[in-house]
Amino acid sequence: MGVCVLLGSKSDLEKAQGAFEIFRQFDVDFDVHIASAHRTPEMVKNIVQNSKHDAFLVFAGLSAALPGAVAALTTKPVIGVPLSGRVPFDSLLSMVQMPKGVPVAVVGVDNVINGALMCIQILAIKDERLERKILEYRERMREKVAKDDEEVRRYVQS
Ligand SMILES: Nc1c(C(=O)O)ncn1[C@@H]1O[C@H](COP(=O)(O)O)[C@@H](O)[C@H]1O
Repeated sequence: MGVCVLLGSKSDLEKAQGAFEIFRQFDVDFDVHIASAHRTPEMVKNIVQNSKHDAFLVFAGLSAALPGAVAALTTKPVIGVPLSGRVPFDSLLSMVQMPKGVPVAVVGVDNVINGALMCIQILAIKDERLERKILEYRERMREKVAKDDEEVRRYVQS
């Protein structure tokens, strides 16, 4: 059970924290590894082949080969989170443009929250407790938007 997280570099760690918070909030088991398809391909292979987790969440910036390399080694779902840098969309395009046959599900640039939530939704297919937590999370979002709506209308009318 749970999610195997891979980061292309330790320098990605700070951005990934939001995803870890979501996993903690949902009480989802996760493991974090630093490994690179470019720099340490053997490490990537060992991590993926020894993982007992149900999904992979992979963060990478620049020329982001890592999620594709993970996807090549497993039939489990691989969610890629492209991380931003100086060149716009480099990591997004390198993750999303996978050749047919080896898909990677890619969320928005730096959208670490959606990456974690997508993993949780996959786990929730077979876990009613998680499904309930997702519905509660959405209810809290709905309440916040309703509160914001009321506040803005009151402010505009005053
Ligand atoms: N995209 C990849 C891969 C890979 O895809 O194998 N390995 C490292 N990286 C990315 O390089 C950026 C800079 O890394 P350094 O800060 O270590 O130089 C990071 O965002 C990492 O995800």
